[in-house]
Amino acid sequence: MLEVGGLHVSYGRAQVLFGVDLSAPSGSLVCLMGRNGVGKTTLLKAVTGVLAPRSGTVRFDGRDVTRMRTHERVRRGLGYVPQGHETFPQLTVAENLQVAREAAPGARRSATDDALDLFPALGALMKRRAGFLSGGQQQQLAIARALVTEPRMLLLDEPTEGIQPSIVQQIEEAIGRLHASGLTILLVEQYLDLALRLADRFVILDAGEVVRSGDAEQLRDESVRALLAV
Ligand SMILES: Nc1ncnc2c1ncn2[C@@H]1O[C@H](COP(=O)(O)OP(=O)(O)OP(=O)(O)O)[C@@H](O)[C@H]1O
Repeated sequence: MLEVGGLHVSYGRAQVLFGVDLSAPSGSLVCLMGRNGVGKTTLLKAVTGVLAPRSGTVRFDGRDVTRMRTHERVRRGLGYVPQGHETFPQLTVAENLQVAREAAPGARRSATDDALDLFPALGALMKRRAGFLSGGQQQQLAIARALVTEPRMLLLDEPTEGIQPSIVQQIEEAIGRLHASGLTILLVEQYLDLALRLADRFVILDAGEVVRSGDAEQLRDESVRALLAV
């Protein structure tokens, strides 16, 4: 479903990714891990087209999308939930979902119902402005916004970061349900236990390079854990 090959990405003269390879087969949940500042967010931004790589390729669903614009990738089924649960704070929950739907005109109405089914609390908050939601509720809204576009693959950047534990559990359950329904997911996650429960495979970045990848079970190995220890 997603194949990233030899990706080099820079911010101006500062190179951040050095030849990253990553693949997420259809239906898989791949956890992208690594310490702060190693390039995880940069990799997601290159996959979605927010950043243009200096070299390398991004293939999505059998097609080279490296030069394709972000909105085109969204229309082709790539959903992205950026770090920091970005929503429009002045708009209501319903309006936030409506704006997101406009990014994918072909998406079925039932995709919105399914998203609200996944996060029932949002259904009761439709008229509330997003800026007045708790951090956890905003994260749920950010995920719902991606889901209403009916993606075939979802990129989630640290969806549990800074969120209260009860909502972390709801978000974990939601991701588990999405995975079980067949959605392909690339998840940036720092919590090993959560990664162990959710992921099929993992990829660890360090200083902009892939230093380890494998089946999620290997996250139990000390040598793998050492790569994540601060
Ligand atoms: N807009 C930018 N301009 C210049 N450098 C940047 C920019 N954004 C990120 N960087 C640098 O790129 C490197 C990788 O950052 P990135 O956000 O991709 O890491 P990360 O692994 O996602 O970290 P975190 O877990 O802290 O979000 C860091 O050294 C960061 O300072």
